[in-house]
Amino acid sequence: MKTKSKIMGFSKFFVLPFFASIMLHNYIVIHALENAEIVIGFTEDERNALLALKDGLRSTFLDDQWQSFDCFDHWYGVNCSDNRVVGVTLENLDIYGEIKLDAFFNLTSLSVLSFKNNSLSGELMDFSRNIDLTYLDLSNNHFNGVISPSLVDLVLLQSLNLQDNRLSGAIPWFDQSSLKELNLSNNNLSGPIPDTKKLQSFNSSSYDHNLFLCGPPSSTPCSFTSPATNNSGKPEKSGIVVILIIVNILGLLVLLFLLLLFYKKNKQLNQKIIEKKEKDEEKAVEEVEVETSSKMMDRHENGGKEDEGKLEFVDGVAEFELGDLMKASAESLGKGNFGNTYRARLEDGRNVIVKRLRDLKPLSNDEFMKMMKEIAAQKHPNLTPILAYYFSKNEKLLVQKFITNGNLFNHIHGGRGTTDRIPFRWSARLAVARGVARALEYLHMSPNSQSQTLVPHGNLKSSNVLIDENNMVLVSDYGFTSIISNTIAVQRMFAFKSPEFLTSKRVSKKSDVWSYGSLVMELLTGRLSVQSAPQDENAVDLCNWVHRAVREEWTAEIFDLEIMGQRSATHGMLKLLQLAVRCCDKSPEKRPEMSEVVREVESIKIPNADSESEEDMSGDGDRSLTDDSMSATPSR
Ligand SMILES: Nc1ncnc2c1ncn2[C@@H]1O[C@H](COP(=O)(O)OP(=O)(O)OP(=O)(O)O)[C@@H](O)[C@H]1O
Repeated sequence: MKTKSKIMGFSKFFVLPFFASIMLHNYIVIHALENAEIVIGFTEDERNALLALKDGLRSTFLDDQWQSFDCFDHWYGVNCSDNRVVGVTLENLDIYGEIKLDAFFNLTSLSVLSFKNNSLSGELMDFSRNIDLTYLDLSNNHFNGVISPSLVDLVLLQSLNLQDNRLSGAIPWFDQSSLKELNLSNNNLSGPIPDTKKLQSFNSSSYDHNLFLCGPPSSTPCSFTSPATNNSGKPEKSGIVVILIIVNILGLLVLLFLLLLFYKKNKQLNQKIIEKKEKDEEKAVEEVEVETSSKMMDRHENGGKEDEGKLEFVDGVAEFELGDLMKASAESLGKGNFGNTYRARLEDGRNVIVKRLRDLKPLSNDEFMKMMKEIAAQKHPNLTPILAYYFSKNEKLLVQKFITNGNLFNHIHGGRGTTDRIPFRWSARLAVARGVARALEYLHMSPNSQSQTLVPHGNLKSSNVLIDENNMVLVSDYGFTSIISNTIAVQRMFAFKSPEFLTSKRVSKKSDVWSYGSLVMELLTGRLSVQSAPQDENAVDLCNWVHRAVREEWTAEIFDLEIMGQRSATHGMLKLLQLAVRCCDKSPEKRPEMSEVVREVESIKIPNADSESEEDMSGDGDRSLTDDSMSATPSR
C-alpha cells in the first residue's frame, strides 16, 4: 500500500506532467499540420528560399536530399500543402552554419519550423512575414544575440522552444494568448522577466539557468526598479506616457529635470558604446550589465538560508562576497561542455572567471566541497589557480583566476589568412609543449594523485591551455573527471576518445599522455584537431593522422608553414614530432610517462628571440626535410 501510494505520488508530480507536456507538444505539431493535405510541388520563390537556406548550412546530407523540383521528391524534412511549404523539420542532423535573418521571408505559409539538436549559430531569424507560424523549435543549437522581436507579433504561435542556446539580452514582451508552450532555459538572457499575463503564466523551469534573469516567475528577485531595455519597446511606450503626464502636471520645472536626466543617461550610453567597441575589438562575445539582488546579498551576508551556499575561498581569505560576483558586469566567454563560463569584473576592477558547472555527479554539499578542496589544493606554476567554489541546490560555481592572454586554440588558429594574424613562433610553441608537460607531470605525480580520484586530467585540449601576460602557460579544468557525471565525461572529455577507452572502457594517466601527443601535433601542424574543434568538419584526429603521415612519408606536409621557415629550429621540431608520435601510440603501455616527456621536451633547445626574428617568417616554408629526417624513431 505504502509503495503504491509512493508511486502514485511520484507519477502525480513527475510522470503525469511529463506525459502531459509530450501530449501538448504532439498536439501542437499535429494540429499545425492537420490541414496539410500533402501535394507535390511548391512555388519557385519558396524553392529558391530553401536552396539559399541549404547553401548557408554545411550539410552534405541536405546537399544530396534537396535537389529536385518536387517538394515531396527527396526534400527531406519539408512539408507542403496546396503547393506551399508549411513545415521545415530538420532535427538531430548535426547541421552547422548560419541561417540568414531573412531566410524565411518567402516561406509565408510556414507553420512548423524545427532545427532542434543541431549546431547552428548566428542570430535568430526575422519571422515577421511568417504570420502562420504556430510551432518553432530552435533548441540545443549555438544561436546568439537577442530573441527576435518579430516573434512577439506572431498571434498564432503556440509553441516556442529556444532553450540551450547562447541567446542574450532581455526577454521580449510576449503576450499572445495562443502561446501554450515556452522554454527559454539555458541561455544568457538577462533582466527582469516582463510582467505580461502570458509570460507570468509559465513556471520557472521555462526560464531556468539564465544567470542574469530575475523576477517572477523565476526564483531570483530583482533589485533594480527601472525596466531593462527590451525588444518590443513596450516599457518605453508606457514611460513616454508617464513622462507626458508629468510634463503636463509639473510643467517646465520637471521638463528641465528630465533634460538633465536625459543628458546624464546619454553620457552613460556613450560610455557604454565606447566600452562595447573596446570589447568587440577583444573579440568578446557579449556583455551583460547586471545589478545584484540586494535581498540575495543581504541573505548571504546574514549567513544565508539552508539552501543557499557559501563561497569557499581556497586560501581561506574571503576576497569578495557572492554578492560582489552577482553585482559584477559579466561577459560570457562561451558555453563549455560542462557549463557556461563568464569573465566577471568586480567593482574594484579585478577580473575573475566564473564557471557555472553543469552535469555533475549527484554530489552532496559535503562531497562537492571535499572534492573541490582536493582539486584546488593542486598548485603548480603551470596550473590555472582556483580561487573559490560555491555549492547550493541550484548552482555550482567554480571561480578561477582570469588569465589575460587568451587560450592556445586562438594562438594557433586565430586570424589565419587575415592581416590580424599574429604569428605563433616556434619558441612560443615549444614553451607551451614544456609548460603543459610540466603541469601534467605534476598532476600525475602529486600526492593527491595517489587517491586516483583526481587523475587523469581527462580533457586536455587547446582551449584549456591558457597563456598569461608573462607568456606563462597554464592548464585549466583539471580534476573535472572526479566531479562530472560519468555519462557526460564519456561523451565530452577527450581522454574518453582514446584507443584504450574504445577497447577496454578505461582511461588512465596514459590517456592524458595520448591527449598530450595530440595537442603537440596541433602545435606542430597548425591543423584543427578533433580534440579542440570536434564539430568542425575540417578537424582531424591528429594522433591517427601523424601515424599515417609518417608511414606514408608526407615529409613536407607535416609542419605548420608558419614555423617551417625557422630553419635553425628544424632539429627541435623533429625531436618534438618524434616525441608526439610516441605519445600517440595506440597501446598505452608503449607511451612514455609524463616525467620522461618532460625530460625530453626540456632537452630541446629554445632558440633565442633575436635569431628567431632574423629568420624567414614569410611562410614559404622549408621543404628541404629529408625522408630520413622524418623517421618516427627517436633520435637519441
Ligand atoms: N581562467 C580563465 N581565464 C581566461 N579565459 C578562460 C579561463 N577559463 C576558461 N577560459 C576561456 O573561456 C572559454 C570557455 O571556456 P570553457 O572551459 O567553458 O569551455 P571550453 O574550454 O571551450 O570547453 P570545455 O568545457 O570542454 O573545457 C574558452 O575560450 C576558454 O579558453
